Amino acid sequence: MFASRGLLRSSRRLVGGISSATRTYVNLSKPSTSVAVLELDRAPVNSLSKEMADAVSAAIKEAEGDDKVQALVLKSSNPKIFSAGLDITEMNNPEVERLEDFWRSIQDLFLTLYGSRLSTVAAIEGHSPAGGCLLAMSCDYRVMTEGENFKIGLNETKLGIAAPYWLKDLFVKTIGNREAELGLGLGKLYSPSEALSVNLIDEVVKNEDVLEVAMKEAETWAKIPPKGRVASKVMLRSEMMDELREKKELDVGWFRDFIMEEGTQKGIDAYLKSLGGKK
Ligand SMILES: CCCC/C=C\CC(=O)SCCNC(=O)CCNC(=O)[C@H](O)C(C)(C)COP(=O)(O)OP(=O)(O)OC[C@H]1O[C@@H](n2cnc3c(N)ncnc32)[C@H](O)[C@@H]1OP(=O)(O)O
Repeated sequence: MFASRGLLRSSRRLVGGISSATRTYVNLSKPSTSVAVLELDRAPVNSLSKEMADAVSAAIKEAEGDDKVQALVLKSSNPKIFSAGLDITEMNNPEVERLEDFWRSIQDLFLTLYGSRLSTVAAIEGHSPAGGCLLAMSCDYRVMTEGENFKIGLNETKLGIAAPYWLKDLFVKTIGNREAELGLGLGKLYSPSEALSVNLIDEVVKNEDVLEVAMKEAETWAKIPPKGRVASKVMLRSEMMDELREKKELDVGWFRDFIMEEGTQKGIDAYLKSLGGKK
């Protein structure tokens, strides 16, 4: 068994170039010469605020800056929650300027992770709804912990919102058009075994094995000569990325208008209250 926490602590170093407040959201370490580990660490649920999204992007870029590193494992500090998706409070009664900047940070995070020269392996520990699923789908390989109560998928419609076109495209690429129609329309959250059966993830493993399996997979990818590997990734992914780069500000406008609508705000408000009200 890979001694995850001890190892991460012993080899932990801070991400440079970003504010000290931001540093606390991620831990970047390098347990082997060619593989870096990026741990999401924003309690309680690793939701993606603007600062969290910026921290994850910065950490990916920092890992890419080390020429020896060829692969990256994306994991969580919380064994039950990989990421609860976007920070809903960013979309609840927001300032317009902050909302737009928040969305740019989410776009940049997607472009950085999906377009990374590194082979990326998601060690999906527990729940991974919506933006959490986006992070996982942006990786090259996905390992999820077992436990039928854990869920992954795009549940946006249940909050009264819609996934942006590029997230829809990523979903279709990953699981195919028909399953995406069902998944998006119903806001379906899949258990690990269901997710495996529709190819949303690649492997289901025991909780205690997830990092070891992800590291092994990352080492396998890291051994592939990078020239051909990266060229293949670019061929498969550049069309989608180029389209988003071109339409970035249009997409920001779509997001802003959608979120600022009164009906959307009512839905988000009610959803947030229902989360807090569970306790
Ligand atoms: C318009 C285009 C956008 C498209 C792209 C993406 C959209 C999104 O990502 S929207 C976010 C969707 N996410 C969810 O629906 C997940 C919501 N959360 C949960 O289902 C549960 O929290 C979860 C199963 C992840 C964990 O359950 P618990 O362990 O039982 O924790 P709690 O539910 O008690 O939550 C603890 C605490 O965190 C707050 N919380 C949870 N999720 C979020 C979130 N995404 N953003 C902000 N805050 C979140 C929750 O309200 C609790 O807060 P307190 O009550 O103040 O403790």
